[in-house]
Amino acid sequence: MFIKVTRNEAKEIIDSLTSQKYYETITIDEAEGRVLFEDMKAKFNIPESDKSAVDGYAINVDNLTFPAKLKIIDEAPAGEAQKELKEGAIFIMTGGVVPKGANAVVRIEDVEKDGDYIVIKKPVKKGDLINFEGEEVKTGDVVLKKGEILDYKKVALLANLGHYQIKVFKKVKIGIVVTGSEVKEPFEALDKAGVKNSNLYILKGLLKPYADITYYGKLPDNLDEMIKVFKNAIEENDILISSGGASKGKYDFTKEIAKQIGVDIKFTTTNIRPGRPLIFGNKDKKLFFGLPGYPAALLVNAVEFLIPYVKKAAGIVNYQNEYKKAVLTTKTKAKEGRVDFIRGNIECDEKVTFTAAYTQQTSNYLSIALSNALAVIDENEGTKEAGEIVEYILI
Ligand SMILES: Nc1nc2c(c(=O)[nH]1)N[C@H]1C(S)=C(S)[C@@H](COP(=O)(O)OP(=O)(O)OC[C@H]3O[C@@H](n4cnc5c(N)ncnc54)[C@H](O)[C@@H]3O)O[C@H]1N2
Ligand code: MOO
Repeated sequence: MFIKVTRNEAKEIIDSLTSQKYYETITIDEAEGRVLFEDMKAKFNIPESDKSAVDGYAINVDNLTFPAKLKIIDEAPAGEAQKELKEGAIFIMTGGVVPKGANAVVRIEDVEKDGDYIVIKKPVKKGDLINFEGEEVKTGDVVLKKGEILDYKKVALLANLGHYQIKVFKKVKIGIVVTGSEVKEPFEALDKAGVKNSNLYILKGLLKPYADITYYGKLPDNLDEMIKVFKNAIEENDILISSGGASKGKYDFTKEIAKQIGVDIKFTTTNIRPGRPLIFGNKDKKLFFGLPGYPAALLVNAVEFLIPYVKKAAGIVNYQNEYKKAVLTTKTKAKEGRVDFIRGNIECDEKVTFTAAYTQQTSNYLSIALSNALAVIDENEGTKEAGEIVEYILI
């Protein structure tokens, strides 16, 4: 049974079956890379009160004429409660709370000190060098939204806004099974009939930001043994991914295994190249992706059909791939009726250009590993000439 779907149909099917994870509460010390489960509001105004932007003197400029001579009556270091200015000037540090009664600050280097007095020659205006309460953020402002990924800058912002414990989406649990009697781990002895397991590293690299990954090892093409491992792996995870055995060879067991472990197979082939074979289905809320064995085919499938929905499951709002536009530097072959993912390089100079790699052969991994982008030529477009616009995604 083969079920062929188009690229867009495949995406719609996967999208409709992808559900989001629930939340857990963590501290911001563990928050980098996590996805917010709720909008985050400021707990207080920032600045928290009117604060001095500099080391200087807090003064009241109402009714003051310049040059002005004022007595230093007190000091206001950062972190101390608000002082009161009734007359003269208060020596204030950067970040110090502007005293009640003061309405401007003048920098140390802009006054002349004369004993307990300062002389201000240049006129100072009301509000000078004061950071006013709430001018950056007001209590209750939503500053970060549900579904945003927290990078270090946003984690620091949460700290700034007074948040310590936060709700984030639970991480997606993903199991990876690599299949194929020919596959050898990098540390295993090489043999002429074998191939080294690069697919594991492609998947780990792409998934790591969004998921907790369990690797169930590499399985020889033995149906009974494979079923046991796959069955356990789908129980233990939200998403199960397999590599290899997705097409039509005698030992291409993925489809059979998926059926046997209770996956409702939705499709087995798409109209993309490289990577036509993709066995996708669900077991209730769990998703199964049977990716093709060739690393280039696996990578393209993962970028196009897997990662966006892992991001969705992880709670990320903007989970779909965003394709940008570039100008082709050379004629680039593609076939109508098929979506071609062309490996190559994007260069950003005066304009953004895409140059296809020297080969587009599926079995050639070097050419995709040394590329920084995939151009996508959709099914109704066909071959494009140099100078034409193409969509691309960075990889
Ligand atoms: N008669 C047909 N043969 C093939 C078809 C077809 O439609 N009819 N489709 C071809 C297409 S398209 C692709 S893509 C490949 C992929 O199919 P499989 O998923 O069955 O891939 P395998 O046979 O398991 O592996 C292919 C090849 O990839 C290398 N490989 C496998 N695993 C790894 C790994 N973990 N790390 C690195 N490289 C790996 C290895 O060289 C395998 O020989 O099928 C075509 N055939
Ligand atoms: O589509 Mo397959 O990936 O040609 O090799």
